[in-house]
Amino acid sequence: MALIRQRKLTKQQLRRIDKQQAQQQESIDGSLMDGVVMAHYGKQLEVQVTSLPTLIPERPEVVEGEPEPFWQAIELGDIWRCHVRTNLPMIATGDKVRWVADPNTGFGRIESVQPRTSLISRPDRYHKLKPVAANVDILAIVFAPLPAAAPNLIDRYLVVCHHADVKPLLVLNKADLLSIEDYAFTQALLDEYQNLGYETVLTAAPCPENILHGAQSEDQPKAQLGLSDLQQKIKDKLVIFAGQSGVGKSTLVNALLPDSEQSVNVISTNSKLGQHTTTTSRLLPFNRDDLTQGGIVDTPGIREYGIWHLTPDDIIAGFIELSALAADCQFRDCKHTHNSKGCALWEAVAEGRVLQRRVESLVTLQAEADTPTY
Ligand SMILES: Nc1nc2c(ncn2[C@@H]2O[C@H](COP(=O)(O)OP(=O)(O)OP(=O)(O)O)[C@@H](O)[C@H]2O)c(=O)[nH]1
Ligand SMILES: [Zn+2]
Repeated sequence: MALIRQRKLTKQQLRRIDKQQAQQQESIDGSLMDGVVMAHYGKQLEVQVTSLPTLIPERPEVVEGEPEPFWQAIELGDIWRCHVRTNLPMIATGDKVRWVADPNTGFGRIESVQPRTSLISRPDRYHKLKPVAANVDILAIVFAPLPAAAPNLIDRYLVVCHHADVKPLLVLNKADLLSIEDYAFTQALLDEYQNLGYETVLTAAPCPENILHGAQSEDQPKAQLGLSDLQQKIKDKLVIFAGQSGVGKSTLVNALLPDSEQSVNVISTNSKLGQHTTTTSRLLPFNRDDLTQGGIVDTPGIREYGIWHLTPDDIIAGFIELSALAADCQFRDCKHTHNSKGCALWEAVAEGRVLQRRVESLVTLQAEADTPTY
């Protein structure tokens, strides 16, 4: 067996090591800068520079006759491909990070993640919960007369918002297709949600199918019905659009984004690395030069949102008018179905204090959470 000889370091050696470590730390601290995660490619991320480091690296002199070495200057607003330091928690699009950039390689490294105001997660195909978007302010729940609005789906997204700490905004799109009867029904539905304290907006997006679009010019403002209301409500906010396929999410997103952001699949500004890659999510800013003006997080995966990773208790917490009432149910494990004995929720329905539809919706979603479909 080999003998391991332990050698005691002299005081001087220890001092030297301490000094070296302090210098290394100082050099990392000086290189650190702020950034926002704009896109996620699994192992690599795209980060936009939002502050410059205190120590700006200088471009090396080019030796005459030698080829010019690669050098990527650090400029505000540029987007860099980054790796993540080991042992950091999972990072999502929208995360605010502290990071260092290496101009010699054109790659950055994320060193830490700033505290989040909200986090939207979804299960991946192995049923592990993955963060997809951080610091989102608003989840726009889009629905339409066609495909018909399913209130149960709205309730499902409201639960998701509650748990992600994101404010929901109910957007009824394709308002141009509403007949007079439909309009009354839809307005009543929106009123119900407004009475619960949720914000709502009615929109018609500019597109060829919009029956108001292409009408006489004086009708033109009608063709973009509600779009400015929507714009006002999401001003300076980071927003995610969710809802059934075909309700007009992409059409709305395209109408809301400036021309420069229209093309999804944007290529990294660091064009040497630019290539089309599928992202899990991407932040499309309203103003590329000022991320505080908000933007839209394009997240394909959020659209059909399962909530089976939540427990029945988590789900009732997302039904804000029902959660406190449930404490008065006769049995602690009350399932709140129509025939549950002593159910305080159904008493409240009978007295007209809460909506039957919402209680039924709760029961459906709790049953779904009890029996995950995978
Ligand atoms: N009449 C009318 N049609 C609309 C409106 N908004 C979108 N559409 C049309 O509805 C269809 C679906 O719109 P999309 O924007 O692709 O819907 P989506 O929600 O993004 O659908 P997925 O990408 O499948 O999730 C398209 O043909 C749009 O042109 C609207 O306000 N009124
Ligand atoms: Zn009950």
